[in-house]
Amino acid sequence: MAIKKLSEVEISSAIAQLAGWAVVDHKLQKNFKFRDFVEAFGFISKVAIVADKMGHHPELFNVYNKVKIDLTTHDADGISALDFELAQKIDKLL
Ligand SMILES: C[C@H](O)[C@H](O)[C@H]1CNC2=NC(N)=NC(=O)C2=N1
Repeated sequence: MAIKKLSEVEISSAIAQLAGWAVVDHKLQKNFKFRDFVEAFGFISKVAIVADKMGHHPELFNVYNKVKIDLTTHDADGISALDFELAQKIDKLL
């Protein structure tokens, strides 16, 4: 597979360009909080559309008004540039 896993140095410099994202258990993670379940699920739906268009899929976790997103690239066995591209697109949905 062509997509490559980023090095720790590459991840540190890319993460510095983002707000609220951190590496947790080798995945790019961010926690979001909304007014209620409907707002949270609306956000999840938008994320799903953007992700599927990219052909790159997040791990989505929802409890009522909270959403946790983990990004990793299975094909690269780690965090790749695709995860940062998706993170930026997700932040633009807010
Ligand atoms: C064949 C298909 O395009 C690939 O398996 C894609 C689909 N979505 C994916 N999503 C994520 N997060 N990582 C992948 O490696 C990945 N691979």
